Amino acid sequence: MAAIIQAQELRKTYKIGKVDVPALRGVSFDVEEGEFVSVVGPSGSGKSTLFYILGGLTKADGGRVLIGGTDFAQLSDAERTNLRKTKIGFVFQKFNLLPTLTARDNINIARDIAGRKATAEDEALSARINALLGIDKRLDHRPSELSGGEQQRVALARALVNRPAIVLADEPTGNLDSKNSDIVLNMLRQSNREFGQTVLMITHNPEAASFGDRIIHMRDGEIVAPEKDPQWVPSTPNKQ
Ligand SMILES: Nc1ncnc2c1ncn2[C@@H]1O[C@H](COP(=O)(O)OP(=O)(O)OP(=O)(O)O)[C@@H](O)[C@H]1O
Repeated sequence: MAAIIQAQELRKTYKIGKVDVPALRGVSFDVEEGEFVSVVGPSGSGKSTLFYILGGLTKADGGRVLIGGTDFAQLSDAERTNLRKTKIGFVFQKFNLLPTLTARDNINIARDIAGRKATAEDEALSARINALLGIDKRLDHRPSELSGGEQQRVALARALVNRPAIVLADEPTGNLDSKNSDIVLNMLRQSNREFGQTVLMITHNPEAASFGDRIIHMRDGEIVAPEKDPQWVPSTPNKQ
């Protein structure tokens, strides 16, 4: 198997006035094609910074990100944007749906932005994902008419609509109750197991993390052994 995500010596320091706030202090790991990897760690350990850098949404101060062997730094802004739109599906903790669009349009806009026309196969897959997520009856509603859990399920349908090779999720269950968390996590697992998508999920929650094949622990901007993660409570692996 080939590495589809390669993080090499990633470094990032935020500057607040004259104060340096180091967020990543040299983070390296590979994610193989078809893996489901969870990233856990205490608040402030650098997880979200890592997520934004891996997704090409923020630039690192040092190190490299390779997606499918392509170094982000070697791409123009337009090429990087195109790679992001076509290869990566994003799920954020706060859903990030457009308030004026219906659920259906929020999902389909990801396809429009990627410049794709829906094939019959796309439509069938989209309908299946919407049914699995239980949003098929809610597609004509705007986000304000949906519960938080429904909004996140729409956001996940949007992330999957282009059949991206990679799904990046930042605390996708952080604002959800356990029922909605289960739906979202099971869909991520299904997208990994059945659709072959590589999933990298950031989470605080050990139970959610156990949906991954492998767990990366972060602390103070570095990858550490699990026992160095003060909040880590191993739970029973949650695999099928
Ligand atoms: N835009 C920013 N400006 C300044 N400092 C930042 C910024 N974003 C993050 N930081 C700091 O960088 C460090 C890592 O933050 P980051 O959000 O990546 O951690 P995290 O593990 O995702 O935390 P949480 O679980 O609370 O979201 C923290 O010390 C944080 O305060």
